[in-house]
Amino acid sequence: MIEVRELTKRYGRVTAVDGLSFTVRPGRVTGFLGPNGAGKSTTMRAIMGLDLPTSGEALVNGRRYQAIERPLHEVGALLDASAVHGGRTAFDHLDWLARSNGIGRARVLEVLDRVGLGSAARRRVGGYSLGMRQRLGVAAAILGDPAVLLFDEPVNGLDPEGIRWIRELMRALAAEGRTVLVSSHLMSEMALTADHVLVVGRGRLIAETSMADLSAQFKRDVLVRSPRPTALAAALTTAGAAVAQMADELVVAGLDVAEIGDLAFAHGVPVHELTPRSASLEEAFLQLTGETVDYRAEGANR
Ligand SMILES: Nc1ncnc2c1ncn2[C@@H]1O[C@H](COP(=O)(O)OP(=O)(O)OP(=O)(O)O)[C@@H](O)[C@H]1O
Repeated sequence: MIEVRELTKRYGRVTAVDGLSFTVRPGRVTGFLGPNGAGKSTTMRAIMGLDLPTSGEALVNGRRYQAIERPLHEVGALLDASAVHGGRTAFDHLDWLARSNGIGRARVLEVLDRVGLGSAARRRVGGYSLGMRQRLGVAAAILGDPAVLLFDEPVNGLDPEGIRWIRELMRALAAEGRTVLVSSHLMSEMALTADHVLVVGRGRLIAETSMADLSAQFKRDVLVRSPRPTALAAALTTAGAAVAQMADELVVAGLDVAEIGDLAFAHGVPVHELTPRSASLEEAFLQLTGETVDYRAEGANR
């Protein structure tokens, strides 16, 4: 479990994280969603003890990172995949990490296989593609078999195969009962990976919700097709809906699919299509974070 309490981090005059509080629970993938500069990486670095909070705290299993005796066994993170020394082989890199943490060679080979680097393990990391480096970063994160895992924008720079692999891995790690926190600036990515999302903007928590609720919250209208659109439009309007008609197509707001279907049935009007439409997830995200995007051009959208 991860607990972030009233976390604030300032860099000089920039407040990267501003009184942020949330809890990340085990057994599901929690998305950490926000536009660039929202403070996601800073928060993750604070959880990993790489950044000292200005105030507040970030705890892993109830303790600050610095107070954890065997950190590799409690929490793993993929923060910056390019941080590996290029002259080393993947095996040497992990073996060195393992030995300094009392982990055996068998485990090194096991994680290399799990991330699909078994056959490339003896090659120098300098010659690795970005995707292979990401895999090596994941191998290092899971080396100590930790119950808590953090991934900072893990799909960045990956090809479609790599993206699918990392999504499935995160879901598998959560299904094993681990706590998985993954950051992204893309709602569409979160929709495919996360069960639960924390939405942040300018260092603050904007929303915390299940992915399903977030999608439901942004239901927009219902598309209705009928061979008697005018009769149906009249009935819907009388029932309080806002209706726009184009030929045999009605766009209905204010009533849900069941209410529209029942009303059509009650009026003996045939219905050929009833489709609920949501605001796209990206639209929902923009709506949630629009106020908090730092880099918006002066005067735009006002
Ligand atoms: N070491 C640092 N020194 C100064 N400012 C920093 C530092 N690290 C982050 N910041 C600033 O803090 C804010 C939050 O950055 P952070 O990297 O945490 O955001 P993010 O949500 O992870 O975004 P991104 O996806 O772009 O990395 C930004 O304004 C950033 O410029």
